[in-house]
Amino acid sequence: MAKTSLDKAKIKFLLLEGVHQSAVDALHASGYTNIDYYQKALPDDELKQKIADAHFVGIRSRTQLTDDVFAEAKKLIAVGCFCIGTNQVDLKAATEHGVAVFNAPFSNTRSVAELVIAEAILLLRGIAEKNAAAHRGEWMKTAVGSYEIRGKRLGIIGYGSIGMQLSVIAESLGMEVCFTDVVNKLPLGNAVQVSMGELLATSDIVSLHVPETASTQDMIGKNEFAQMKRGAILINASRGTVVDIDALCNALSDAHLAGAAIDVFPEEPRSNSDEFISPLREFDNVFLTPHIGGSTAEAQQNIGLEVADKLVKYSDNGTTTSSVNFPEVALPAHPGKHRVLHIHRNVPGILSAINQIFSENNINISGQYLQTNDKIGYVVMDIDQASSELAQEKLSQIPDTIRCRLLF
Ligand SMILES: NC(=O)C1=CN([C@@H]2O[C@H](COP(=O)(O)OP(=O)(O)OC[C@H]3O[C@@H](n4cnc5c(N)ncnc54)[C@H](O)[C@@H]3O)[C@@H](O)[C@H]2O)C=CC1
Ligand SMILES: O=C(O)CCC(=O)C(=O)O
Repeated sequence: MAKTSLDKAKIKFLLLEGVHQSAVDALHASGYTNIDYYQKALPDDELKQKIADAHFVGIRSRTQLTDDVFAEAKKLIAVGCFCIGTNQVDLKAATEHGVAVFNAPFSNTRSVAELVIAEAILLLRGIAEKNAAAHRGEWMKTAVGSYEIRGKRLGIIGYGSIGMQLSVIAESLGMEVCFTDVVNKLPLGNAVQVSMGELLATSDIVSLHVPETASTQDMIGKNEFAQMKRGAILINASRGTVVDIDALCNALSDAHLAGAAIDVFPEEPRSNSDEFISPLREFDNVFLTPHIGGSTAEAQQNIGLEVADKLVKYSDNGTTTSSVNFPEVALPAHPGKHRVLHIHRNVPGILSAINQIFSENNINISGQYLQTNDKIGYVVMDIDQASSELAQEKLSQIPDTIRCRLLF
């Protein structure tokens, strides 16, 4: 089993938001037993207190890791987002604190796409309203406003992993697919890339699959609803900030939209015991789901394994493959050697300062790996045990060093 400079039993993992048991099992199997596990997101003050002595933290979409939180997390080495989105993490602050961030970019893609298809079929049949009415004792047997999905046009905004998966399933059901994206994408099957205006004006169902960024904030508002076909449907399983909820309420009140399915909200309850508050609660023709697009047994189990594996690899040997904020380095094992990991601001002269220290102190390097991004540099060196602590001490003193870690 790979060794770290700190006894593995002392390396603390703080796992929040009920990440899947598969993650806990994978950490145990790799020798990490110091796991503080919570089913929910913690309030800010408790989060700051618990994260203060954590080396790794595992979260899902609810926990906000802000600059303030990173400032308290003095020992934090890496964050595992057990989900796709990383908008809940201040990535700039994480990088400045030398904290690597990992996620699971594909493990819940299929689950989201399946939910969207199910909602599209049910909304085209008016099932949300009919179901709500039946629960109140009303009988809404009618074919008015009920349609098959076959032959309908689906407009996908954001043709990434989820959008593309959705595109394939939709076509297999006989839908016509168009999409829009900021990047030119290879259309799968018979899908066509169109402008946002064309997509809104021609689609029977519009489904959002963009990340939360400045460019997607309120991207669907009053003007966009006005461009949508009367009787169209909106599905949002991306992020709550992408849709202007007041404008959506107006479009539903005016019956401009026939229905909607919303999985994500600008404000989401922190735990299952908190009340869900939204003006959308009054609409029977809107499916409201508690951010469960990716919440299936299959997805959660795979995410647990995938992210735990990335954290273990980073802890055990420094590998940063598929980190969202660190330069990516896939490192071999380092039997018989100690490994120094140096994270620094990406300014000129650091590598020569490192090499000068090795040369002045007569330290032989048996392996050296370097990767940079626009913010930071990551240099990894395998050296003899006899000189490793001296090397760590000297390297830590180089100006613009963010963090210097030693692995046995
Ligand atoms: N409801 C849920 O439980 C889940 C929600 N999500 C959300 O879905 C989002 C999308 O996931 P993936 O498809 O895996 O991401 P992705 O990164 O593979 O795809 C996103 C696509 O959106 C495009 N895009 C970005 N900004 C855009 C803009 N302004 N206009 C048009 N296109 C734009 C990108 O170019 C990319 O093709 C995630 O960022 C996450 O927020 C993801 C998983 C589960
Ligand atoms: O499962 C979760 O908590 C969040 C899912 C999600 O939104 C994501 O993967 O980006």
